[in-house]
Amino acid sequence: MLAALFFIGALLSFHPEDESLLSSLPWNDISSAEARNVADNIGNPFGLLGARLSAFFIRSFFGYPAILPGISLLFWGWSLFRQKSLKSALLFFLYMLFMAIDIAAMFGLTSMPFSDYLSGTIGRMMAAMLSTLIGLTGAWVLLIAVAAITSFYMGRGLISIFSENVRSARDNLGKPLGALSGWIEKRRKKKTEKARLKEEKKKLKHERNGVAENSETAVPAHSDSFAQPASPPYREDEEIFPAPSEQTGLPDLPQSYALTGAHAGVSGEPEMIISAGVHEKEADLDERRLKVKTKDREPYRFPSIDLLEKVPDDDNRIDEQHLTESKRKLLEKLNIYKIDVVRISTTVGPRVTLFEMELAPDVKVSRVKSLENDLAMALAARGIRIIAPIPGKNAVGVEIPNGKPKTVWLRSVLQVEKFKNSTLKLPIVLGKTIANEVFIADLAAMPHLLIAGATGAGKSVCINVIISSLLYACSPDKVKFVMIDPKRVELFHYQQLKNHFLVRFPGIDEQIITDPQKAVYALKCVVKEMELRYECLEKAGVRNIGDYNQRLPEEAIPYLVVIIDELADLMITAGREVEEPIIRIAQLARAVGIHLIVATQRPSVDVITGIIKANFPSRIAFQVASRVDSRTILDGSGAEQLLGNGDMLYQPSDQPKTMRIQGPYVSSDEVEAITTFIGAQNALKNMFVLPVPDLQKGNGASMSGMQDRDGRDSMFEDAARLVVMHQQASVSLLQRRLRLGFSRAARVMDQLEYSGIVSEADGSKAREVLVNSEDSLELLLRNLD
Ligand SMILES: Nc1ncnc2c1ncn2[C@@H]1O[C@H](COP(=O)(O)OP(=O)(O)OP(=O)(O)O)[C@@H](O)[C@H]1O
Repeated sequence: MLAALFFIGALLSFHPEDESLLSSLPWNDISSAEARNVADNIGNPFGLLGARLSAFFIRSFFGYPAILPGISLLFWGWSLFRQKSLKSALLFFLYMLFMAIDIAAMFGLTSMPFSDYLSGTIGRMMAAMLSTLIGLTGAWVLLIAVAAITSFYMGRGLISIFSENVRSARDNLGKPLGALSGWIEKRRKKKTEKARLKEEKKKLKHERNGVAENSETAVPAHSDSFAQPASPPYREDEEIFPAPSEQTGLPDLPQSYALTGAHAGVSGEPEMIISAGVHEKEADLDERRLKVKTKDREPYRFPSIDLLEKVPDDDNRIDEQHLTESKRKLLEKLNIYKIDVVRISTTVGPRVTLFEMELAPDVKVSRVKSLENDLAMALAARGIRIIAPIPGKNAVGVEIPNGKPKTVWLRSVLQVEKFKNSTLKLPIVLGKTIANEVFIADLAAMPHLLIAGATGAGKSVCINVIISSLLYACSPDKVKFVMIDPKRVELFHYQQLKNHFLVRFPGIDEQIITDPQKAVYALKCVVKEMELRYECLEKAGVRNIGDYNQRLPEEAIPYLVVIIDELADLMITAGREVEEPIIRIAQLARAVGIHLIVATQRPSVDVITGIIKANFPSRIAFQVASRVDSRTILDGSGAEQLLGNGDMLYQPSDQPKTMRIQGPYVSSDEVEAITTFIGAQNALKNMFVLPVPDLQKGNGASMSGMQDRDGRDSMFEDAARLVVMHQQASVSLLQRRLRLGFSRAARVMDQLEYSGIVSEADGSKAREVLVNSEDSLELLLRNLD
């Protein structure tokens, strides 16, 4: 930038008299007495270099228009300084260069007094050539056409780049002013709220007096109180944007507005307050420090947000007619069942609208809940969900699908201040809530996530979004991935992360595991890694990975995110063998920074077993076929009412109720763009290799997952304990309890026989268990080793 400023300054300070002084001085002479003498006498304040540069560019190049590429160099410097993509700077440079040549040639065609300085040698040469070739008029037409076409094609891109830059600069400048006006606005809101409450109190007092006077006359539940909202349908700390009239097609109103009279339907109905939801402040993610040095001193560049597709300008208008219609049908149906509603407020989310209804005091909440199916029929809509009551509110919620669903794009949820400034350890964007608020969770706090839903409901897209969020937020020093993809097609894009983010397994070439037996081995490697990490923390005298990394930053341990995209496939082929390490990791790995994300399309109890569920307190349910499936995932119904395409219920580990969130959409092309970008960078020198698991230990699996070192089956010890515990040695018991196939169970039984734990097979008679206590068995097993 400084060089560009020098260049522009030098050109602007061009003095024609300097040329005669410089002509006698050789180029390389900068230290002789003559050079000093010339430097003292030249008019250009930028010294000998400035004078030479200006003379050269103005005389021999394009004259003063040479300043234009200089200006673009300034922009180039700015982009480098802000670590932004240099693509736009290059485009701008080319544009300015074209324009400089074009303008210089135009000046060359004129015979103004200063046209020599304005066109330079190149400009004049071009002008002479063109006027000879196509005549003066032709030359003008051609040059103007070239300028117009270049400006049209390059200008469009540039305008959007500049407006983005201007916006970000304005945002930066506007922050202090915004904070001040926010404070003033808050105070104003508080004042109006106080006045309103006072007014309401007065009214209530007045009403009570009235009731006391006419004690025989019953007051209908929906009398006067319909007219005024009791409290604004937003929390004080939420920022709500006023829907501008051109967007919503409604008059300019504050954060929320009421629909009554004609719009509300029959007069006397409760008024409806429409809340426009939370407005997330946008932020340019590329303004962060995008380039970092990894621990092994390799430069690493975070993916630019420009790799994600631009968010199309959606029609943001609220479909007021659809809302009014839904409200009318809702009230009609409730009226039939004699359920009086005092007040309704609505929040329009990306896929569904939440109608919050305050019921008359004598209405039982459970009555509304039982009407779910009737309401779905009355509104002729799928995906109606009743939340009775809304946690922390004196209201019942009914979620009704919007007439026109909106896609939430990944780019739109990443380029918000909340994500850019996030201090979470492993921030993952789950989507937008009903109030249009971007929801970001911390995987490190979850600490494991179970994702389940019917096929095609959006699980894989959700996993892609989670991985993308982590790639935008964390460097390869901070997080590593273990990817297990029995379906083989879901995670293959991430192969490109092999030199940066994917761990290596000892003895296995693949870094994305697709074979179930190898998956068991990989999970056992993770268990071993977990044990080693615990030892490490113990030695350092700290309780968790966060403290460890803070105390010993040069030895920082990366977080390990283990992703399994399809658990059912693994459970069917490897059964308990796979369940066991998953449970061990889920139970213990939180403190050492190992987190599991497990997805399944079979939400049945043989896949999501009780013990798996108990160890995955954070769960996401996508659309499922039945209420039973929903209960298997969430311990409650609701997921069967979801709409698919990323519509999810999120059960946080620290809250009793689920949240409805619309997941963002990221296409395979976008994922590929991110992974290719990362994959094209220099590979890290030190790859993260997981340790070899303890194969000879009881449950250890070898790489084939079947046999340990002594040729015994990896389930041998489990089988021994089982038969001794039950004092019953039958192949079917092993099959049932250890989920083994018949031939494998029979082979294990033979091995038990050779080890003297069970007797020989004797025709149809059952084998005898020869070890009668668990203690003796443990002794025997130790001796076998
Ligand atoms: N958040 C979303 N927004 C919009 N459309 C989505 C979203 N998520 C998924 N979809 C649509 O649903 C389709 C299926 O999604 P996805 O592949 O994630 O399903 P799945 O649950 O993983 O299915 P399977 O279990 O068969 O792999 C996507 O191709 C996309 O068209």
